[in-house]
Amino acid sequence: MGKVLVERDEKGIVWLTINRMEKRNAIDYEVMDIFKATIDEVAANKDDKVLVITGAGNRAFCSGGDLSVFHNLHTKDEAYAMLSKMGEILYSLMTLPKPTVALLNGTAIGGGCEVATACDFRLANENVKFGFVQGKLGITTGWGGASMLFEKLPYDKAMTLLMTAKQYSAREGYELGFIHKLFDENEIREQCEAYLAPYLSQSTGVLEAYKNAAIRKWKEVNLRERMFLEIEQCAVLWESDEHHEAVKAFLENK
Ligand SMILES: CC[C@H](C(=O)O)C(=O)SCCNC(=O)CCNC(=O)[C@H](O)C(C)(C)COP(=O)(O)OP(=O)(O)OC[C@H]1O[C@@H](n2cnc3c(N)ncnc32)[C@H](O)[C@@H]1OP(=O)(O)O
Repeated sequence: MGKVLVERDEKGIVWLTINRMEKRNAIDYEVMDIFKATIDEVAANKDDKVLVITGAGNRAFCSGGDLSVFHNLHTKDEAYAMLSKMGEILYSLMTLPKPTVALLNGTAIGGGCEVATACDFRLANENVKFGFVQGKLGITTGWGGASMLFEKLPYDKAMTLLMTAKQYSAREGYELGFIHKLFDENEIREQCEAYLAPYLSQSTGVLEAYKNAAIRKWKEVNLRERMFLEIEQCAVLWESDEHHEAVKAFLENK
């Protein structure tokens, strides 16, 4: 099966599943391309009401960028080319005029947390962990995640998650307001469908109108411009010895 599975059900839910368990559902260029194609399809398809993004298996939602591929990026310009590609995709996810859900089936790390942040709602298996760990790699969020997080959480809560670069439990995430609902670990898709029922009972037009009200605000506060300044900053740090040594250490300790 492919690196990403896309399924549609009769309720109007589009399920996008990152299907790379062997790499804890890490995102490479092929995964990025399928993300973009799916987001564009959902935007255009009137029968698609809600997009749910999740991961295969129960170990990881998404472990962020595929370090086995991206460790070959050395210069600021090389890094910026990759980072901005995913930054565009996450901006399109953030501003998709339909409800979006990150269903945290497992651990969300680094860019995986940025994908989750781009979604309207974050629902989690109560046993998962998540962490904006980029700081431990000597970089900052490289896909626009910090700028998006400042739109979703109060300043102090967002800064705690970003600056500590720690992994947090789903319960801590719920208390911080990053996670909206905790599910027991069994049948999380069914629990997700039940959570979405009141949203799915509205027309696509109603759902789009409310999402567009938020999108208009994000455009007024120059969210896209801020995301790309953030991405540029990450690309500068990407060149640092601290970053390259941290990634090398991860890959060599396998
Ligand atoms: C690209 C930039 C982007 C951004 O912010 O802009 C980022 O995402 S930067 C952050 C990149 N991600 C990470 O640093 C996370 C690295 N992975 C981990 O910390 C752990 O793997 C974790 C916590 C996700 C899961 O831990 P667990 O013990 O369950 O698994 P293992 O560590 O043993 O990993 C199993 C297997 O998967 C490979 N793996 C895991 N994550 C990645 C990854 N991000 N890229 C590539 N490969 C990954 C790991 O190497 C193991 O492979 P194996 O061949 O079995 O040794």
